[in-house]
Parts: sequence; structure tokens; C-alpha cells
Amino acid sequence: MTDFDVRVLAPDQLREAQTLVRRALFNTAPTDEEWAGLTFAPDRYLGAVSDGSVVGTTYTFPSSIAVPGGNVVPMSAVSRVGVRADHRRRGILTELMRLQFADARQHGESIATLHASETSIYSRFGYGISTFASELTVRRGSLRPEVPKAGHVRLLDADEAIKTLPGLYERIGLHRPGMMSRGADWWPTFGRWKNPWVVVHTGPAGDDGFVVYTNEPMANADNPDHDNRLVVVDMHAANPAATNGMWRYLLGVDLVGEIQAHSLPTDNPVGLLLADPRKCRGNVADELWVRLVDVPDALAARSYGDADPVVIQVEDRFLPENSGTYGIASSGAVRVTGQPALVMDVDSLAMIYFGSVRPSALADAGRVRVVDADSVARADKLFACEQIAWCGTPF
Ligand SMILES: CC(=O)SCCNC(=O)CCNC(=O)[C@H](O)C(C)(C)COP(=O)(O)OP(=O)(O)OC[C@H]1O[C@@H](n2cnc3c(N)ncnc32)[C@H](O)[C@@H]1OP(=O)(O)O
Repeated sequence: MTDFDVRVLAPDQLREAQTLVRRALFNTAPTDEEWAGLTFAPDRYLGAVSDGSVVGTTYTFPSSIAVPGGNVVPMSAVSRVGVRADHRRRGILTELMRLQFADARQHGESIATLHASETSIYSRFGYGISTFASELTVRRGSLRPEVPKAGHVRLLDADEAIKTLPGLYERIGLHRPGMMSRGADWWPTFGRWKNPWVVVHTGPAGDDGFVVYTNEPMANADNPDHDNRLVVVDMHAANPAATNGMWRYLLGVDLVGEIQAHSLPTDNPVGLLLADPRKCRGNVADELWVRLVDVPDALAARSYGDADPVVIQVEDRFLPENSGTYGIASSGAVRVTGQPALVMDVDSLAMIYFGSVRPSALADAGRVRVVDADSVARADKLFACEQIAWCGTPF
């Protein structure tokens, strides 16, 4: 017996919902000005309501995501998950997740993704870490002289930026698995960055990259220079020359003590561009958490490497209709009957889906049960992906 109902929130409940989620994340409630700038995909803000008050929320906007092999498939981009502090641990998020997956299926979205505030929340609902990103800090770095120079950069003001970037992002394209479309539901959230600097790179074929960064003063009693920290929050490039050009620009900005870059692809070239690679320190963090909401559809959407087939058994306690055996072959993936060679939970399947983690690594870690030892190397080849997956879009 629960004392709450989960449902699609009505438009007049959205500000209460937005206030709840901001406060759940220890942020302030939206001001009138902030609220006026927010838009939401219709009927995708879900809530738990108790005694007439919104006590839990989750939202999704429809997007699409590139999967290995180049297909781009409908995807639920999940955010704004929060339960009021006095209503936690009584199953509200669990029921919201159940409703959200049903809603995703109704919209034909076989994949759901999110960025997690904590790693302890989402595995139980079948999400696994599917892409990773580099977080870098460059302290007083300089570019190696031989880095090729081609093209130029220009600074945009806020109005120019919002006119230019949507088209430029589309032109750059979803060229890695894990990259997602940024439609009309994403671009209004660009306002999350206060006073951003926006720089566009132009190469021989036109605009081909952009970087968005903010700055924070670093000066203090021990550091009286007017140094700033540049915080790169969004950076995309169509080609290496654009990446080089934007790093050339960033490293050349005056009054900068350090550059922090969030969420770069793990194969970013920054260390290779620097005269002293040790000026660049960083770590790799979990980026996109993925839920295969409709496992047969999601498995059929991606391509596979060249190896003899493997039968896997998927166990999905939260959405049992996904549980079953699947034949994975270089020609595709379908439901089959028969003995599995590998057995895994659906969150582990999400981890190997974009090729960021190898099945053998999960087997070594005890997360994939191996029935047929010969199948592990074949599964590695089938799920491998030449390009390193990366999303690169915060939401
Ligand atoms: C994509 C995003 O928006 S990320 C932002 C996520 N939101 C936040 O971090 C805001 C602060 N946290 C919250 O609002 C809440 O704690 C939530 C939303 C994470 C969880 O909501 P709840 O309604 O308490 O979750 P619910 O009661 O359904 O919990 C289900 C299970 O998950 C566990 N669980 C839930 N949250 C956590 C957590 N943060 N850490 C560890 N375990 C958790 C519960 O203990 C429970 O386990 P059980 O089934 O073994 O009993």
C-alpha cells in the first residue's frame, strides 16, 4: 500500500516539480526569470503526488543516439530525478522508473540514458555505465610548435551563439557511438552556463568546431596575478584540425592559470599537443549511463564485429520481458532458444553495448557468467567498436 500516485504531471505542476528537483540536488529554486526561460517536452515530466503535493519527479526529452555501426535510434534522455527528502526510501523512484520505461516504450525509444548524480542509484533499474569521459586540467601549458595550423577562430556573443551552435552541432554530426541529437528540447538548457564564452573554429570547408567555456578568478593572497581558471563545458569538432585550432586558442588566452575541461572523449589528443605533457593531468569518469529498455530492438539496432556467433542469456529483473537468450552474430542479433555461452544482467549488457567495456573484462570481474570459455574472445570481437564511444552532451 503506497501513499502516492505516479503520473504525467500537468503543466501547472511543473514549477513545483522543478523546484523539488533543484532542491533535491541542493540548488536554489528557479527564479521567475529562470522559470520563464525553461521549456519542457510535453507530457514527459513525470511525478509522484501525495496529498496534492509533488514529492518525486523524473523527466525525459526525446532525443536520438548513434549506436555502433552508425544507426541513429530514438532515445529517452532522462534527467531531473529527485524525491523530496522527507519521502525517500519508500519506493517512489522505483515506481517513477517503472512508469518512465513504459512511457519510453510507448514513444518507440528502446534506449534510455542519463548522467548519474551517484553511482549507487541506477544499476538496480538496469542502467550500466556505457561511455566514459576524460576530465582534464592543464596548468600553464603551451602548444608544441609543430602542431599544424589551419583555419581561424572567432568569438560569438550570446545571441550569435544560440543562432549558430544548433546548426553547427548538426553539421559536425553524430560521428561517434554515444553521441546524441540536440533538438529543440535541449538548446534552451544552454542557458545553464552563466556568461559563457563561445568560440567557433572555421576551416577550409566552413565552421567545423566550437568550444564553450566559463571563467573563475583564481587570484588570492598567494597568487596576486589576475589569473583565471577556464572551465571548458562543451567542445565539439568535426576534424583534428578544428580540435587543434581550439586548443591553440584556449592555451593562448591571457591571464589564465589553468584550463579545466570536462567531459572530453577519452582519446582526446590534449597531452600530445602540449610541449610538456605533464602540464596536463586528468582522470576518466563515468559519462553516459544506458538502459536498454527494449533489449531485442536495441540489440538489433547496432552492428557487430567479425566473429563466430555467441548466444548470451540476459537477465532483467526490472523489465522481465527482456529476459531471454539472444544470438549475437556478425549479421545481427535476434532472440533464440538454446543454451547460452554467457549469462549477464541487463546492466552489464548496457556496459558492453557501446563497446566501451569488453565482455571479457566483465567476465574477469565476475559480472558475466561464463558457460563456454571459448565464447569470451568471440564476444569481445562481436561487441568491439572501432571508434571510442562518447556522448559529449550534458543534460
Ligand atoms: C539523472 C538524474 O537526474 S541524477 C539525480 C538523482 N537525484 C539525486 O541525486 C537527488 C537526491 N536523491 C534523491 O532525490 C533520492 O534519494 C533518489 C531519487 C536518488 C532515490 O529516491 P527514492 O524514492 O528514495 O528511491 P527508492 O525508495 O525507490 O529506492 C529504491 C532502492 O534504491 C536504493 N537507493 C535509492 N537511492 C539511493 C542512493 N542515493 N544511494 C543508495 N541506494 C539508493 C534504496 O535504498 C532502495 O533499495 P531497496 O530496493 O533495496 O530497498
